[in-house]
Amino acid sequence: MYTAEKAPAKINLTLDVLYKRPDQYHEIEMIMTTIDLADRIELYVLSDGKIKVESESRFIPNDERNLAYRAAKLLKKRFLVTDGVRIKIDKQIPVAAGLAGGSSDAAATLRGLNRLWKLNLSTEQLAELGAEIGSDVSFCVYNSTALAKGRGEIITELPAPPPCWVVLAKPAQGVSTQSVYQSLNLDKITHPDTNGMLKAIENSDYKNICANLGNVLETVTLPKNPEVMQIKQQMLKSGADAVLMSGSGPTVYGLVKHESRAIRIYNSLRGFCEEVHVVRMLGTRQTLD
Ligand SMILES: C[C@@](CO)(OP(=O)(O)O)[C@H](O)COP(=O)(O)OP(=O)(O)OC[C@H]1O[C@@H](n2ccc(N)nc2=O)[C@H](O)[C@@H]1O
Ligand SMILES: Nc1ncnc2c1ncn2[C@@H]1O[C@H](COP(=O)(O)OP(=O)(O)O)[C@@H](O)[C@H]1O
Repeated sequence: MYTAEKAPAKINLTLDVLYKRPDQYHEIEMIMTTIDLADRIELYVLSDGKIKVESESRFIPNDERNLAYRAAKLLKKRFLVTDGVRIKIDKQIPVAAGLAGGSSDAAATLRGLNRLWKLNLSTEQLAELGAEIGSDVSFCVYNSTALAKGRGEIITELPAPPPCWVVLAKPAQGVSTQSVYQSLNLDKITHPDTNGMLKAIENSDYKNICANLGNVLETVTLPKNPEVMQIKQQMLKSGADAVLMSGSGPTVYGLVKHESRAIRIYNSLRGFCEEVHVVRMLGTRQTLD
């Protein structure tokens, strides 16, 4: 028995940090959406009860440290599942990039195993379980557009933003989410206008979505990675309507309405950055084609 799931990357349209909590997490408010850059997860039932992860990527662990493994283990333990699973990950999302690739793999594994192991859990229940794996996993279970609060696990779904193109550029060096949060100086941040972004999304107002992009974690990652700033400037120079770093970084994205402009930006980034993608913004739940 077999099933497959699409695990799309996310970008942050906003990311605000309100305060540091006593549990070492930060209370945040962020609006995220999905883009058409996705891993593919294949799940095969194993009758011996084992969980196995396979991937050709040399950037992710294939053992119990893999977030997809952790998702399978959580379901198996919580619901006393006797079957095991072979999890095959076709990795397309850059790793440690601020695009939630690992979280999306975990979420896709939860959704897929819910079917394969016939657990009958609701999306809300899967999102709750996802929060035990990582702060971004709940959002990734919904796999759409949402406001995330708390440490990221309190999700309110939003309508999809109007269609546009996203140019992604990832500098070579990955970034550790934990160290970015640790280095954040709350006295030095300008809070993004989360309500302004919510209104823009509700009105399907592309211009105001561009005007309200904001991410306080740029204050940590930009000074430490000058390449990120250079890419932002280059994207704006070659015609992006707005640019922002996603999550803890270092991936930068630029928004444009037309594909021809996206390709112009893509071409202008050659020499600046090794890894560049041109993709559509998605923002609604995805199934495999
Ligand atoms: C910054 C964001 C924005 O979407 O994503 P990425 O850039 O990683 O994609 C998220 O908040 C990352 O979520 P995720 O990567 O799931 O975080 P977790 O594994 O739960 O936590 C990693 C570490 O980040 C810090 N952390 C995380 C979330 C939060 N609200 N406050 C924190 O301080 C904690 O130090 C924690 O030990
Ligand atoms: N399936 C997975 N895909 C990507 N990274 C994974 C996975 N499982 C575990 N990881 C680990 O999670 C960390 C964060 O990876 P990722 O989710 O790609 O980045 P980010 O948190 O910046 O969005 C990496 O150090 C990686 O080794």
